[in-house]
Amino acid sequence: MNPSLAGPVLVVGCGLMGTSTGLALRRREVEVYLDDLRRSHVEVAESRGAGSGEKPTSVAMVVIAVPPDHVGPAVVDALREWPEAVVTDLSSIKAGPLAVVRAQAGADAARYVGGHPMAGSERSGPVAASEQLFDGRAWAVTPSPDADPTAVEQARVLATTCGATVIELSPDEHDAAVARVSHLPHVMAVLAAAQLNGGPETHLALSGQGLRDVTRIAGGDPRLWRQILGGNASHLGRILRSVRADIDTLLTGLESSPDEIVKVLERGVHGTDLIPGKHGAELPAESTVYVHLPDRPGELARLFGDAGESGVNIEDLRIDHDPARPVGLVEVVVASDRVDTLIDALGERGWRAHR
Ligand SMILES: NC(=O)c1ccc[n+]([C@@H]2O[C@H](COP(=O)([O-])OP(=O)(O)OC[C@H]3O[C@@H](n4cnc5c(N)ncnc54)[C@H](O)[C@@H]3O)[C@@H](O)[C@H]2O)c1
Ligand SMILES: O=C(O)C(=O)C[C@]1(C(=O)O)C=C[C@@H](O)C=C1
Repeated sequence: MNPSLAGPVLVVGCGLMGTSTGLALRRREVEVYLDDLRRSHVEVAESRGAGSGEKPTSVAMVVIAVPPDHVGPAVVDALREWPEAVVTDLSSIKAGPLAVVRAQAGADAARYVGGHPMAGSERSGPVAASEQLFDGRAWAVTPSPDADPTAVEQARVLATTCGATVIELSPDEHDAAVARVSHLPHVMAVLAAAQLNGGPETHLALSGQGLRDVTRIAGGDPRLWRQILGGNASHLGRILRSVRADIDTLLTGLESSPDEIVKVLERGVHGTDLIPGKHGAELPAESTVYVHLPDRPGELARLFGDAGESGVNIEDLRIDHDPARPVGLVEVVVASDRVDTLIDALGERGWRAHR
């Protein structure tokens, strides 16, 4: 049983992340108040049910959800304004904001514990927020050595109340980690997308899923990402130099040494195998159910509807569609212990479904 979060919680910054936090907390009936430099963002967040735009009289926790350059000063202000409250933040970088808090907040700094949900979107603002954003995702909690243990516990409970799984690590270790698993991927997506500029229309017309998979995050707000990348310059610089070495190897391979290309490609395959699955409870074993899908409009939606009614959660989906055949084969991946339920439910609704 998840320990309960002591409210009320004040969320400062009602953009994508702050509004999502408010929505996720309201789902668990935690009392939430909202604040933002832009009143219109508070109003949108409030209208979406993320909390109240009124000024609270007392708060147990403040969540700072503003752009990274503003996090340190906003944490310091919150520690001063709410002397009883635990203060946490959602910033993508941790060492920089902590240094500001340590330099300016004195003994109050013990009530600050950094946090970083590893979930987000290329979109910004309260309209893009979702109450499910954090479900099953990792959430880094990054206490400094002199943080108050009660404050650390409350920062952890915020994450679990929002549906995430806590990974606790030091601020500097966090920044090294996200350089590899978040900031580098963002830069690589940007570099790939940037090469589309000026591409002839006939080239762009061939854009497929591979390009979309690789470039989605490149659409993120450049002003926000300038602050994230700039705030993690030394860790990111180190890993970019390693990428530069790989690019040099590839270039040499293309000119004269094809085996070198294979070595880089194989390291990539191995890298993808290292990405863990969903966070949270141990992953249940999964199995595939094969469903025959008539080649008619609306059939896939009908399949989703019928699977949804059976109460079985679809974990993954692949569609094998040969245009020459009137029926496609859909591979529906579900938890192994739900396979029979799904096959029976789909059979009752007229589908051909089997293991
Ligand atoms: N976007 C992501 O995918 C993502 C994921 C994890 C963490 N984060 C972190 O979350 C934080 C917020 O990012 P976001 O994507 O929600 O940005 P956003 O632009 O959607 O929202 C930021 C909000 O903060 C407000 N704001 C700016 N300065 C303020 C201040 N001094 N006081 C009060 N309000 C202020 C803005 O008006 C805006 O509503 C950032 O620190 C970012 O690094 C972002
Ligand atoms: O999924 C996305 O759109 C994200 O960009 C999320 C993502 C990430 O790299 O995983 C981006 C930056 C954040 O600091 C945390 C999460």
